[in-house]
Amino acid sequence: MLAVVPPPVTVRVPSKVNLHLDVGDVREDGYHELTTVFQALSLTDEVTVAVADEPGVEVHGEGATNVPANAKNLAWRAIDELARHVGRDPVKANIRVIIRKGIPVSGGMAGGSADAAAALVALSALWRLELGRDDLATIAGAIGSDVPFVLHGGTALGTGRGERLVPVLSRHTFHWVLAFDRRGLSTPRVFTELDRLRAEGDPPRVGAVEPVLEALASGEPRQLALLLGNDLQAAAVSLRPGLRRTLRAGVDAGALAGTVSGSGPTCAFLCEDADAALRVAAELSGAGVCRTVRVAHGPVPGARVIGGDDAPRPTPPEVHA
Ligand SMILES: C[C@@](CO)(OP(=O)(O)O)[C@H](O)COP(=O)(O)OP(=O)(O)OC[C@H]1O[C@@H](n2ccc(N)nc2=O)[C@H](O)[C@@H]1O
Ligand SMILES: Nc1ncnc2c1ncn2[C@@H]1O[C@H](COP(=O)(O)OP(=O)(O)O)[C@@H](O)[C@H]1O
Repeated sequence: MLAVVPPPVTVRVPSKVNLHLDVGDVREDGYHELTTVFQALSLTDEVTVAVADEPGVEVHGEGATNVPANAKNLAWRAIDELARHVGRDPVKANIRVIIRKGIPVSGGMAGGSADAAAALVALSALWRLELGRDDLATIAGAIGSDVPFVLHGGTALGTGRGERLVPVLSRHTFHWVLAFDRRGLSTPRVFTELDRLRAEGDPPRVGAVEPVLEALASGEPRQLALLLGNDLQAAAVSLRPGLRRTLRAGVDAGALAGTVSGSGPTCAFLCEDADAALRVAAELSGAGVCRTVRVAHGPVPGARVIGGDDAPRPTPPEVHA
């Protein structure tokens, strides 16, 4: 008798920017205690999970050559964890993962984490697993600190190593311009650089998180712009001094404020509205300070099934530098 092969499942998953990133002390497990406000952005990856002749991973799109197409891929690690959780073997089940990247690799925008979150949602749908979002969030947290947030989406306060989330009220759609750098930065290296800077001196620290939450509730981009802050920025700039110029160029181009996204090197610029974002993107792309510029908005939902392989795929406007 022929087995019924389920149709492929495609999931769209957002990137993230940290509006506020307070890095505390190093814990015994090597992670730093964080207080962060995440916002999910419309710059996305898409992950298809299918039953195919050959199990494995393939990667296409933005930075694909720098992403492992093997068991080290975070999406495959997620597939493996979830399969183990339900007592199945993804290789024997001929699971193939196809990743289309829009999120820069090693860019501080949680691209690998996004693919892991998307793979969890896609495999759950393919295998019709009756798992709640809480079960998925627990598996997600074991894969990486950012994975639970991109699964969840929206705007959220993250504590612990970033995996403990509380949704945050955000009334407004915020408009962003993202400047991709020519090369990525390694997250552990940036945390280590911050430890070094702190051992030697007193790099700037972000203030309290409450004013950020109030600015989000008010929905006023000018108020939020004054409060964007990231303790990892000094470390990212120390490792990649050219980012100082990029941050200045975004503000000179008319952004309300700019920040390094997470561990960088992507710079995120908050703009007054959608038109302003397009103007800033056009000017920044001609300034010669980055590889590529994108516009995006947030908050957007977390990892969501978008249907089969022929589902329509809106791509974000792109401006090449
Ligand atoms: C910095 C942040 C801010 O949102 O994002 P990115 O810039 O990487 O996107 C995150 O904390 C990154 O989360 P994620 O990329 O999932 O990191 P993980 O895989 O959990 O950890 C990678 C490494 O980063 C360091 N790390 C990560 C999180 C944390 N709270 N403290 C740490 O010191 C550790 O060296 C760890 O081994
Ligand atoms: N699916 C994936 N997408 C991107 N990077 C991945 C993926 N799987 C593994 N990686 C590896 O993870 C590292 C960076 O992850 P990424 O999430 O893009 O960066 P960041 O932590 O700065 O947001 C790189 O070394 C990359 O090779």
